[in-house]
Amino acid sequence: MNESGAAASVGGTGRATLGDPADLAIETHQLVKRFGHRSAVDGINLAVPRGSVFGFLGPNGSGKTTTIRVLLGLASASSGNVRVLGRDMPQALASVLPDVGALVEGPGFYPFLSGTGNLMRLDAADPHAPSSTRRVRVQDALERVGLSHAAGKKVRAYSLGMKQRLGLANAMLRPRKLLVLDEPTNGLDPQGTREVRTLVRSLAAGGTTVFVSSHLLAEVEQMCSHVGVMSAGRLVAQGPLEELRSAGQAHVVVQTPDVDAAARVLTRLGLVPGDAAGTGLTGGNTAVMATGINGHFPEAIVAALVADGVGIRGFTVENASLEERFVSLTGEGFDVVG
Ligand SMILES: Nc1ncnc2c1ncn2[C@@H]1O[C@H](COP(=O)(O)OP(=O)(O)OP(=O)(O)O)[C@@H](O)[C@H]1O
Repeated sequence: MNESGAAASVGGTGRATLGDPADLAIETHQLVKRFGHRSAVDGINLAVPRGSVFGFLGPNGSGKTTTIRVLLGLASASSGNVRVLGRDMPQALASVLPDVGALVEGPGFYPFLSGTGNLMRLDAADPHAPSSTRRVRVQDALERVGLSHAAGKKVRAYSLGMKQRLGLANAMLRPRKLLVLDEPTNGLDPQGTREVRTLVRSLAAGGTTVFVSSHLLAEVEQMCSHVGVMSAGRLVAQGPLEELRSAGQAHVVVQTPDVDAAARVLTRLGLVPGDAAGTGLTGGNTAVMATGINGHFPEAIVAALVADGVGIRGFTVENASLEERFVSLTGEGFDVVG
């Protein structure tokens, strides 16, 4: 995994502080895509390190698919620059695309052909794909996405999830330097979803950079080394997942029968007592939560509480969850299950 080119712009405008551009599989500068007067993508600076699994996270309608379409040359940018695998797009489209596998809108499968038949046909249409290895590569791709058992079945009998997997198999027919996957687990059952996530991780372990969009926070947490967060056409944060996690605001939870006295001490220390509802410790009014602990030693907080005679039954310092962090960045809730 390559983290050296990590453009860690955690929060703020999403403006990337770029490392060596050669370390980036995807790089955009002030990319804008307008539909009429409305900007679906509004000046984003993406920096996707080579070798990363980059989760492109955002609620529905935040501009993920539009960005992906521009990256792949399926739509033109209104303004800004795009580089993919170190080359300028769309000028270098023809030389870049053979190294890029994509799952965007499901490829047009023929319903009356089998899964194998469809992949054989799509591969034959790829001038860079060697025909001598075609059958083996098709079988291998079907096996990797768990479709071997249905290889001979007509695609019209495939479920949505099976078609989605066939689309993934198509993206993997040849070794790729970059895979771009738009919501690859959409329409999959929980088992299929797990398989795709495992597959994505194994692809990255083999050196392929994976750029994967999702509206599911949990999915991104499970699969990705890096994340970019979209909100209303803007990239509001990007960087290594761990960096985003640690950028959240930590808080302290004090379990005590003397919540009012505890809150007074915490306030005196400069902390900001808040609603402990999310801590699950509020039963019988026995806990107080406070943010603003940066720069305070936990032991000093405990000592101050004890000095004031506050009875302490429990004391924890908790980092903000990624979900809290993203909600604070986007002002929106995320679907967290998946
Ligand atoms: N061809 C188009 N013409 C006009 N508006 C469009 C077009 N394509 C997308 N949009 C608008 O651009 C905005 C961003 O859409 P986009 O599909 O990129 O978001 P998304 O994050 O991928 O969401 P979803 O997961 O729902 O596809 C939306 O408001 C959408 O309605």
